[in-house]
Amino acid sequence: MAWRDIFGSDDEDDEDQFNLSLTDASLVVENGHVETFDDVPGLILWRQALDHQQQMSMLQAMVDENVFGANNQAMRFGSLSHHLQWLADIVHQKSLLPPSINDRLPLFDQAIYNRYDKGQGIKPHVDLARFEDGIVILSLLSSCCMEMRLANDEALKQGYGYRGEGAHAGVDLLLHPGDILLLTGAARWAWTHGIPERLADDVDGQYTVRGNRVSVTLRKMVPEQPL
Ligand SMILES: O=C(O)CCC(=O)C(=O)O
Ligand SMILES: [Fe+2]
Repeated sequence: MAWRDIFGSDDEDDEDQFNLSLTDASLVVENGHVETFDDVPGLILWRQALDHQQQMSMLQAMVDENVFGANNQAMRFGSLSHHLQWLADIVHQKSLLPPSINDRLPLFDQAIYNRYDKGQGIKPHVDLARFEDGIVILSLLSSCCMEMRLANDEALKQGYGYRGEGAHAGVDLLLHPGDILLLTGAARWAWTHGIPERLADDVDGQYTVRGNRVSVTLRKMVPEQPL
């Protein structure tokens, strides 16, 4: 089955056939460009980390594994399957995470796939403390707005970030397919991330209509403490 049958596509020009090998992780290091944010310490956005073909290969791997079935979310624990390990490898080789995170073994041992129909979102949240620092989110298929907001006043008091007034009380990111978002430090612990439910986004004057979106999140579980 082709990825388009599962995820749908507005783009009639997309080919069904892609080079499905996610090889040469080291070459991906050259892809895209990296943004950081003065207002949100620890927030890193690797734009266009995956080119179109690599994005399609990821999606095809998910189709081949029938990751979603009838659901819109799927979780994996333990060792990562090939395409997830490839994603972990490119993140590792790009070395955007602090060395204490980037060099841990394994770098990630948990994955969550999310599928959003047009207009759907996810409520603002801080990921559970059972996951360590260093969270990676790959966007596929559609753009969307990710809203970063300071979690609470306590976090503000502790100097976890700047909170401006009114509309500037946070940062809105327009995530595009192929972008990889990395949450570390304050961005992971003291800022919420969420996707508003709406059919189109207007971020910094850029108006973008949403399609169906898929994301892949990689995390590392906090090891269980012996009783
Ligand atoms: O889909 C996304 O971009 C974010 C997913 C997320 O934040 C989560 O599953 O905790
Ligand atoms: Fe999350």
